[in-house]
Amino acid sequence: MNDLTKKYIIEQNDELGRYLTAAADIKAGETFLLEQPILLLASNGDRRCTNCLKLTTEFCRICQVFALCDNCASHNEYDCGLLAGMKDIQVDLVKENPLIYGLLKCLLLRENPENTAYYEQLIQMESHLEARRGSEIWRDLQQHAVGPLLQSGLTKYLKDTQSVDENLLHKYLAIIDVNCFEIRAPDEGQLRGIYPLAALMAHNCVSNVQASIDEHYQMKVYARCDVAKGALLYNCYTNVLLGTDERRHLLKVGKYFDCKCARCEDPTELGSHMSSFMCARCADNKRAGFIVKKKKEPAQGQQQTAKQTKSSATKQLWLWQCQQCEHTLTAETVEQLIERAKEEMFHAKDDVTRYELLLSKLTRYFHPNHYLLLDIKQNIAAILRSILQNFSLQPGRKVYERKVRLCQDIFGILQIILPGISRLKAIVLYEMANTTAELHRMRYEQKELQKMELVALLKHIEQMLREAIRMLLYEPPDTPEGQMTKNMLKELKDLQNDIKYLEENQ
Ligand SMILES: C[S@@+](CC[C@H](N)C(=O)[O-])C[C@H]1O[C@@H](n2cnc3c(N)ncnc32)[C@H](O)[C@@H]1O
Repeated sequence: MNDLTKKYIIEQNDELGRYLTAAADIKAGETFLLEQPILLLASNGDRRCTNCLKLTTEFCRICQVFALCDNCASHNEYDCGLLAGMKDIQVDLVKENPLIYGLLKCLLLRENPENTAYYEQLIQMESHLEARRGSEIWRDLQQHAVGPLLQSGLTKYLKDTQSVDENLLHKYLAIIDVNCFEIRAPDEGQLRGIYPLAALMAHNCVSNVQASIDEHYQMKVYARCDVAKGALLYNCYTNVLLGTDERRHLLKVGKYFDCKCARCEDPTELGSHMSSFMCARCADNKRAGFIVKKKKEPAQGQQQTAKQTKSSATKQLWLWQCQQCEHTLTAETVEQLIERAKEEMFHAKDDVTRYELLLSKLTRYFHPNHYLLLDIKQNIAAILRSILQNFSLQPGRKVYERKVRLCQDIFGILQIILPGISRLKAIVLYEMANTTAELHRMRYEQKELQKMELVALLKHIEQMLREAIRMLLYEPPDTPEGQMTKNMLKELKDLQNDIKYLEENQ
């Protein structure tokens, strides 16, 4: 591989802090960054083996501090030796508070002379420490991580011990929250990884890069689409399947900035309408009108004064209004509609009939592409997937038809919000191709299709499969997506053989 450091430049400005730009044109699918993590941490207070990162309840017999599973004989020699030498510490305080392990890993990085360069990278990362000070998360982490660690007596054994104070420890936790990547754990669940270079990429809800992580936790970052020299390399820090308010909220509380990307700034979310509502007044007049969240034009004499609080200013700036007839919904009504829908979704969990009923009920209020409806459709599609995989259930044609329609709906939205190469699009396209092929074969068996009609339809499926494979080819081979690509290549071959057989036996 070429020297990847020549493909990006680290730049800085007041709005974004440090960020990456393309040092030369980067082609769609081209890798421009390969990086190993400087830290791998358990998520959500999980207790994981410090060596293999699998969930465990066992501890290292030598240092007695780090979790170490039965399958692992030892862990990092330096860390283990240092901790084992700490005689009168309250180990139970550490063990009872798994969030401490993230702090410990940062402190051990600082302690080990071999890791000085990595520690420098870590401590330079953005923390937004002042924005977090005194917040709920600060108090929670004080109680479950910072306080117990300081009480345990462990920090007195560390170099420059007086500088290991609440401030430094909260800074580590803040750096982790602002910069970590959520990555797959070797068993179930997730890990948090710190990749200092990849973390420099600024956020955009329509990213132009995609990151994949292989079984050795190496991150590979490649372009989703052609990126011109000088353009920013944008990663997406949040869940693209959420609506703008939800994405913006998560970015604000987790990453401390207001997203102003094209999708967030567009009331229709690039035409996807993932946060829009149906206009009842337009429906009464037999036309389709969509209520979107728009910025209010301030009426003359109603300019916000500097004295108004930020939250009241934010509330007054927005208006939920129909694009056709200017009918409005209050913010409270929107909130209630969403809350009620979420509650009903919770009660419908895993029940395909209740999901379907809820979907048709909610379609009266929510745009069919609304992110909550998208979520329900994904849930139904997942249930249908397991039904279709279970031959003993003998699923009928209707199940296939419904699954295809759902995949089409989901894929249509993904096409808008995920332009270019996308793992998610590839997976939905693959499911759509498979189910549609089965449906066509059924129709042929039921004599609804002539042989050559079936061939033409299967050729279309072949194109869908090729497109899905094209988007997954950049994934490392030892990931679930890499494995899926191998299966898809085999299925593509089988499909081509089917087509050939049908053509030769007309
Ligand atoms: C993972 S860090 C990125 C690296 C960081 N800029 C630095 O200098 O270390 C995330 C932080 O970068 C800034 N940032 C990233 N994308 C942004 C965006 N689209 N708008 C504003 N700030 C952004 C925010 O301060 C955010 O908390």
